[in-house]
Amino acid sequence: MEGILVPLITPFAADGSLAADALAALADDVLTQGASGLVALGTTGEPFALDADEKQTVLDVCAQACAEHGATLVVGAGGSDTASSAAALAAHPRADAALVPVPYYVRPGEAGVIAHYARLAADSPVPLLVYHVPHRTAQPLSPATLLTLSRLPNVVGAKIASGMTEDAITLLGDCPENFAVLAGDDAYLSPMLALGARGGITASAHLCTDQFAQLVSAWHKGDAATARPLGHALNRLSTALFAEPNPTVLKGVLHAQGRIPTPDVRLPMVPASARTVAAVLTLVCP
Ligand SMILES: O=C(O)C1=N[C@H](C(=O)O)C[C@H](O)C1
Repeated sequence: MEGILVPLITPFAADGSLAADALAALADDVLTQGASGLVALGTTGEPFALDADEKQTVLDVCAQACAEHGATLVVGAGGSDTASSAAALAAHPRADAALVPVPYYVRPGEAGVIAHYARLAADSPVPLLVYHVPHRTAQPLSPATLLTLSRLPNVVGAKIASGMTEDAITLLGDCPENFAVLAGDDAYLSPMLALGARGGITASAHLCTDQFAQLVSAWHKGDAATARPLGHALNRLSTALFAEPNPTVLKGVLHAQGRIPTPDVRLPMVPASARTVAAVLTLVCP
């Protein structure tokens, strides 16, 4: 569980249906360019707006691409209660790991979060990655809670999207050696790698995927002279991509590049402004 895992967008055709061919091409493209794996049905893939058949298509396309490339397949699963999260996990026995968000909206407290993951990990057919994203879940976690989660059997890593906060830094310093901390906040990818993250799950890496992979490899080799300026350049790209809600800008850029048939998103998302998309296009490598 290391390197850059790309949480794929879900492309839509002009008639509103899922564009499976474009999804397969994107998957192949990022894996060819050096991504180590894919995340199917991550937040970036708008899973909240897909029906059961569409989710299955996304999974099948991503599983096939990962099998062809010998890459890692992570599946986004889970919700705001434990029983439905366990049912979602049971449906993904083929994945290498499941990315499970801290239960959102209900704010169960830290003891509830620990009990949630302990139950899921005990029953899950696949290893779990904790997805800590407090700006979406409204559930902060202390460093002690993250360390407790990192020691649960069958919890193999965490995607940390809480910025360079004390919880992230403590986890990087004190988690078990075989626990994979992955950066989940694109703007903090380079600093997280510098502090020991194994890689990242970053939507920005749909673009310039080879450079994101190079950033991971440079920090892992201790080549700060290469990593620092590259990290700053990619951070400028990520900041521009997240100027409006993800994945609206990213879809606008991929469409402008001719890689997906439309820039469409499903409600309640609305397309990004042309100006924001144009700002990213000026930064994207040829
Ligand atoms: O889908 C994901 O996984 C990601 N989602 C984040 C978000 O939209 O908050 C961003 C990150 O790049 C990956």
